[in-house]
Amino acid sequence: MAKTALLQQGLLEFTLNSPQNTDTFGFELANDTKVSLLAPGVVRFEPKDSIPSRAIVLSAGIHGNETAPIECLDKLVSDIFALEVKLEQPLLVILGNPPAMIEAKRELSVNLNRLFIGKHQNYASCYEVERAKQLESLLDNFYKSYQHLPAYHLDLHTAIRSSKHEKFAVYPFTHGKPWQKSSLALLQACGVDCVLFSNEPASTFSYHSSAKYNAVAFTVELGKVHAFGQNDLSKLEQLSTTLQQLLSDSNLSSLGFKPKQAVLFEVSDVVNKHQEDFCFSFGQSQANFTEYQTGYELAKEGSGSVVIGNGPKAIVFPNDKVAIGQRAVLLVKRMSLSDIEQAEKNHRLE
Ligand SMILES: O=C(O)CCC(=O)N[C@@H](CCC(=O)O)C(=O)O
Ligand SMILES: [Zn+2]
Repeated sequence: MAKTALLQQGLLEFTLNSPQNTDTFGFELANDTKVSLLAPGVVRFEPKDSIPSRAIVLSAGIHGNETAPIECLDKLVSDIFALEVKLEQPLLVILGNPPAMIEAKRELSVNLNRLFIGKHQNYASCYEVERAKQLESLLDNFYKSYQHLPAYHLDLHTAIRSSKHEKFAVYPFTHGKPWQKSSLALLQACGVDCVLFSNEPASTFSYHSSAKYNAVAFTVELGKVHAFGQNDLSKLEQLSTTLQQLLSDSNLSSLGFKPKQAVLFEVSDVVNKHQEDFCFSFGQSQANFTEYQTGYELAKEGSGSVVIGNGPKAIVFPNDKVAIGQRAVLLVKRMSLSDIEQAEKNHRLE
């Protein structure tokens, strides 16, 4: 009965019908792939007779209102149910924050994407805190079942503002390990040429997978937030095709990194909000990646201000409404082609 409902409604509708509680159950598809519904919005696929090459996690809606990637994963799951995707790799699909999806909000109580690597322990119990614990545990079970395989995690989002680079990815801080050209190539195949290299640890879902499981993991931004049903999914065709390749092909070496096409930035500053009156000098219409010169007063806070040093630097994810102590904006510096070549010589990129 629950199996029939899941197959007929698809993962998204099934999840939104029962966003906080669900019976867990499992069944097999006609091609013997094992399907397990592990929690609301979380489904694990285990192909039976394949020799897997990687363990893949695909998540969307960690911020509930980021609908385009949620719809994209919902379609992928329905195509797997219909045996239209050749699934050769174990896969965990996560729709992150179903109650916030219903309310068309980014969060109910706290930002779920700041609660990973155990940071939920610092917060009083609420939906997101309990969900972060649950997702950490399900992720841990999944990656531990396949610890002999390389781990992958694409955490799919959309941005609040418009952006000079519509699609871009955040490459989690690597603690000195070189950035991988093969990872940049995978992103380029998804239609994501713009990448920000983080300069410090974070408590995001992609950093969690990268730091704890050495996963090829990214936060991927796929355009601007719209309501359910208002997305032009044709804009995500490259992503969908590449995800299918990731799920089927044992060898991804045909995906080459194209440095001339790449738009790479290093994060230079993570500006946190310390006081309630933190406020930017620019308006809500200012796009991500707008550049400012040295000396520009970016924000005011208390009796002080945030001024651009060593510019030009561009703004990403500016949000003065975040909770105190949280990130209000990233400042990034564009890498030139010769910076990229230098990074290759220094083995920062290999
Ligand atoms: O548009 C915005 O301001 C936020 C979009 C978003 O949710 N971005 C992620 C990025 C996570 C990372 O830095 O890896 C977030 O803020 O959680
Ligand atoms: Zn998000």
